[in-house]
Amino acid sequence: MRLKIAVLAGDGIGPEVTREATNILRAVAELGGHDFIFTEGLIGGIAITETGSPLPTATLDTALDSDAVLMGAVGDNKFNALTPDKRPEAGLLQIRQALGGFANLRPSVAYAALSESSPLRPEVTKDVDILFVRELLGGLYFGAPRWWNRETGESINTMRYTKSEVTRVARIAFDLASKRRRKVTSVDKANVLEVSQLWRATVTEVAKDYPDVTLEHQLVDSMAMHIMNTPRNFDVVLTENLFGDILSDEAGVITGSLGMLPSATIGGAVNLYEPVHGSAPDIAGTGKANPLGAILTAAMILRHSANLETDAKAVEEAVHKVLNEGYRTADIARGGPSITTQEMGKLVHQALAESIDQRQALHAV
Ligand SMILES: NC(=O)c1ccc[n+]([C@@H]2O[C@H](COP(=O)([O-])OP(=O)(O)OC[C@H]3O[C@@H](n4cnc5c(N)ncnc54)[C@H](O)[C@@H]3O)[C@@H](O)[C@H]2O)c1
Ligand SMILES: CC(C)[C@H](C(=O)O)[C@@H](O)C(=O)O
Ligand SMILES: [Mg+2]
Repeated sequence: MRLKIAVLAGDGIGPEVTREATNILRAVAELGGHDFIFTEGLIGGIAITETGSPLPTATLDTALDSDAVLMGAVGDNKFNALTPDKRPEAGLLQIRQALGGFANLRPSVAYAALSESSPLRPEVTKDVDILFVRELLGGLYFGAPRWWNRETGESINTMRYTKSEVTRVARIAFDLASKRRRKVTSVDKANVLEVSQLWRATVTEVAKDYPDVTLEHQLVDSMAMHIMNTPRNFDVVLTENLFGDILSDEAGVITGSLGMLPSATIGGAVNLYEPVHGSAPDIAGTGKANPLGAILTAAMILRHSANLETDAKAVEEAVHKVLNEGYRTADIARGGPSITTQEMGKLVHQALAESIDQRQALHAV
């Protein structure tokens, strides 16, 4: 298997966690005899500092020429005074648009070993397995007009969706739900927003093609509460760009930390993979970053871009094993003993190598 992977580590803890994720991918390639080719590119604040642009042309070319793009995180407080179109985050939005993936898959899985890391009660988080399908190319992030007039003290952003944009992401959500527990919860604000009324009507229409999948609609405000109270009630959660951004971070509480959440964006020319968390300037450079979200993101590359499902599962099981053995980075340690980003990466690497060795030994018999 040959796979060209563009690695855009970005800012803050981005490079720290991405290093551990690429180590895992290198191990899978080496142990399985695959040819993974990594090409690094600049994005975000570091790219502004070095080239003046948050998404240099060279990075975009590398990304478009790859089979998968692995992103770390962008964002640096020193650019906070810039307008959104010039900030590090603009690089991320530009690359999302250029790669064309519109369905951002954000799994939120409760790990039994981490039941004490979540502030929620263990009986609430037990067995939770939610897959957020966040629309990634529409809504307030990309709608025009958008501006801030400092003289008049007025500003505007536009939430806009077309029926076809909603249909294509809804189909992905229903296809995924068909292979899971056959339930889609579509989240909107149809009691206030016309855009949400279009969303709800379109999702209801798409649902007719999936008679085996149950569809329910939830308003986003009460959904924010339900996710905390009864997270086990949800299977696939389908929602628009901004609501999905907010709800998926909230779901980090179920898992125990934002640092545990991976994501994959599919449906475009090249799939984009990024942990859900940001550049975490408050802990950058301290060795406290949890690399598991990035490592689980690497597993999603194996699943969605390399068709190596067995290896994807092996990475996920290696993460389970290390957590079951009691190892914790600071964010999930609840004040107890913790290990560094690199130590956590090494332990997952070891557990993975052992399981791949065992599998190969079994095949050899
Ligand atoms: N995909 C991305 O590149 C992305 C995503 C979200 C935020 N951002 C950017 O990141 C910057 C900081 O934003 P923020 O502070 O709101 O969100 P953040 O996700 O960076 O951090 C939120 C909190 O979670 C903690 N945290 C995040 N990831 C962690 C990890 N892997 N291990 C341990 N703890 C972790 C941080 O220390 C912080 O306390 C901003 O510039 C924002 O725009 C980028
Ligand atoms: C940094 C920002 C543009 C981004 C988003 O809002 O999509 C981030 O919060 C995320 O969740 O990936
Ligand atoms: Mg976010």
